[in-house]
Amino acid sequence: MARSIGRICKGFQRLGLLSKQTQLIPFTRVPVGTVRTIVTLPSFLFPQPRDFSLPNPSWGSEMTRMYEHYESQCEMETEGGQKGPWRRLPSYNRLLKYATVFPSGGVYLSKMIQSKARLFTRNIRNPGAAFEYVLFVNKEEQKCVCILQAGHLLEGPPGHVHGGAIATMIDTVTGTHATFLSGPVMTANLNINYRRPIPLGSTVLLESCLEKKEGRKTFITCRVTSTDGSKLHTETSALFLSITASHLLGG
Ligand SMILES: CCCCCCCC(=O)SCCNC(=O)CCNC(=O)[C@H](O)C(C)(C)COP(=O)(O)OP(=O)(O)OC[C@H]1O[C@@H](n2cnc3c(N)ncnc32)[C@H](O)[C@@H]1OP(=O)(O)O
Repeated sequence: MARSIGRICKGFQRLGLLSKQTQLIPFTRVPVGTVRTIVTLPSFLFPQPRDFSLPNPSWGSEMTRMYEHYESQCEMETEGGQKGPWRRLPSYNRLLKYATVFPSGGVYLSKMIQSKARLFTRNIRNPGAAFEYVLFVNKEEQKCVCILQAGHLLEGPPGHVHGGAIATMIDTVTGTHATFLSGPVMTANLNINYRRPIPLGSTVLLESCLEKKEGRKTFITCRVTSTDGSKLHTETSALFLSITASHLLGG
């Protein structure tokens, strides 16, 4: 149990969404007076996987230009010589290496599914064919920007991006942002207004902003626009609820 929870928390850490210093406490019920186990796993057990948010040859000129713009923001320093507020978030194709098996209920994944599981937005091998994206967060402004290049496998209406693919990216960006702000969360509600179609192959910006936090609830808004901001494609309000590891384990 402790190993499984450790893996889940480590998964969030690998995404860069929880600080490496975070000490991970299993959410098991313990008798009053006993000391909770603090799980810290040695990093050599987790070799660094491929970071999909780095440039590849399928990136077009606009995607590359925007990436270089935000990368340069990440390198900026404050007047006091401190690192500025922007960070690029790495992106891997798996959150967890293994899920817990509870034959009597809860999360059950067969060995076959465990070995094949991949993050939805990172599971198409052909670079440029589907979701090419990179996320940057600004911790001062509590906002997150995603540069997305939508590939030919995402077609919905002829020549344009499928609404479900747009929703997928909005969920990914706002969900990652909410996790960055609040720790582990799940999407409770996504309310999307599609204003203008997104041409297939184009590069767009998704800008996610914290609206408010109330207890376990994190409210986020997200706008999808052209890279110069002149065209509004989509507007979203989203609600995320903080969860404990036991929620994922069916507890
Ligand atoms: C790196 C990649 C990042 C990708 C991020 C992707 C994120 C995802 O897609 S997650 C997958 C999709 N989401 C899901 O499958 C979630 C399924 N739903 C659930 O598990 C649960 O309903 C969950 C966790 C959202 C809420 O359950 P639970 O923790 O029991 O909350 P619950 O006690 O019912 O409600 C708590 C509060 O939230 C409110 N609430 C719950 N659901 C909603 C909702 N859909 N709309 C509005 N309010 C809601 C309740 O009214 C309650 O409010 P209050 O405290 O004011 O009375």
